[in-house]
Amino acid sequence: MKNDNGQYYPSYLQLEKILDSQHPLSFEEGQAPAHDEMLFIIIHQAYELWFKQILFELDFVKKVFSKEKVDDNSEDLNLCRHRLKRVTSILALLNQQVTVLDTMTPMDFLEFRNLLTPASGFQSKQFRLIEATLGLKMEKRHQHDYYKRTNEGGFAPNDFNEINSIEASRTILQLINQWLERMPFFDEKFWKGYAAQYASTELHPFWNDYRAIYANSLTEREQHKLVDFDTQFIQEKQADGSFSDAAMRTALFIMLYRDFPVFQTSFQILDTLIEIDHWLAGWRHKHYVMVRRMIGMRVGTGNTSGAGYLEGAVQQHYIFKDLAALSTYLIERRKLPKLPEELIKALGFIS
Ligand code: HEM
Ligand SMILES: N[C@@H](CC(=O)c1ccccc1NC=O)C(=O)O
Repeated sequence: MKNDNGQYYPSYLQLEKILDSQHPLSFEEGQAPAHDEMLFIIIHQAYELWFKQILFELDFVKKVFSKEKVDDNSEDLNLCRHRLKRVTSILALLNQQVTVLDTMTPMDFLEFRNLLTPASGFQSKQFRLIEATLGLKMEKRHQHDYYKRTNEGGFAPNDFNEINSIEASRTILQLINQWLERMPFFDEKFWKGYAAQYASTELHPFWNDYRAIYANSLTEREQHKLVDFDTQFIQEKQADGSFSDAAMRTALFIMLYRDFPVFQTSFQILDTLIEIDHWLAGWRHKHYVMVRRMIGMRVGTGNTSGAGYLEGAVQQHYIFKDLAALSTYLIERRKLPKLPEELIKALGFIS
C-alpha cells in the first residue's frame, strides 16, 4: 500500500516481511503453546539485525584499510574512528539486551527447549563473520574441533565456506597490523638530532632509552617484565597471526604520545578496537551466566558441552589482547623521551 506522494512507512521498512517472520514452533497444532517462545524468537532476530549493522560498519573499515596508503589526516580515517565507535554503542546495547531475556525463567524455557534441537546460537553465521572479520582464527578458538562439524549442530556447508573465506581474507587485525608497520616514525632520518639519555647499543636510540627507563620503573617482583618487553617489541619474533614487533612498537608509540593532535585519530582507533574486544567479551560472559541459570550444566542443543564451552570461549576469544596488554609497558608521562625536532616537523606538529 503505497502513498501516492512517495514512500509509505510500512512498505519502506518492509514490515510485512519482518513482522511476518515470528513463528513459534510450540504454537503449531498438536503442541502446547509456550508463551515465552515469542520473546525468544524476537530477541534473536533483534540480535541478528544489529549483527548485520555491525558487519556493515566493519566492512567499511576493512575497505579503507585495504587501500595501499591511508592518509592519517584524511576523512577516511576519521570515518573509521566514528564507525568503530558506533560498533561499540551497538555492542553496549546488545549487552544490555540480555536483561530482557533474563525475564524468562528456566522453567519457561524448558517448555519449548526440546523443539529447538539441534539448532543453537553457535550456528549464527553473522556472529562468526563478526569474529572472523575482526581477526579471530579457527585454530585459536576454544575447542575448535566443534567448528569443523558440518553435521547436526554444525554449520550448513555454505555458511561454513563463507566464514572460512572471510577468515582467509585480510582481517581487520592484519590490516591494522600492516597500517602500523607502514608508519615511518622510526626512520633514521628523523632521529639524527635526538638527545639520547643512555649509552647507545644496537637498538634504535629511542627504544634503547625507552627500554632503560621502563626497566628502572619495574619493582623487584616485576623484573621479568623486561623479558616480556623484549619478546613483544625487540626480538622480531615470527608473526603468529597477531601483531608484529614493528606494529607493536608503533602502537605503543601512539599510546605514549597520543596528546599530540596528529596521533589522536590513530589512538582512538586502537582504543576503540580494544573496547570492541571488551564489549564482545562482556557479552560472552553475560550470555554464559544466563546459560548457566537457564540450563545449568546440561549439554547444549548445539551439542557442545554447554556452559563449559562458553566459559572457555570467554577467556580465549579476545582478538586485540596484544593492544590491551600495552598498558603493561607504559611509563609516566613526565619520563617520556623528548621527540627530536625533525620528527615533530615531519609529523606536522608545527608547520
Ligand atoms: C535461553 C537463552 C539461551 C540459551 C540457554 C543459550 C545457550 C547456548 C549454548 C548452550 C551455547 C553453546 C552451543 C550449544 O552447544 O548449544 C550457545 C552458543 C551461542 N549462543 Fe546462546 N543461548 C541463549 C540465548 C542466546 C541469544 C539471545 C543469543 C543472541 C544471538 C545467543 C547467541 C549465541 C552465540 C553467538 C553462541 C556461540 C557462542 C560462542 O561460540 O562463543 N544465544 N548458547
Ligand atoms: N543452545 C541452547 C538453545 C538456544 O539457546 C538456541 C536454540 C536455537 C536457536 C538459538 C538459540 N540461542 C542461542 O544459543 C540450549 O542448549 O538450550
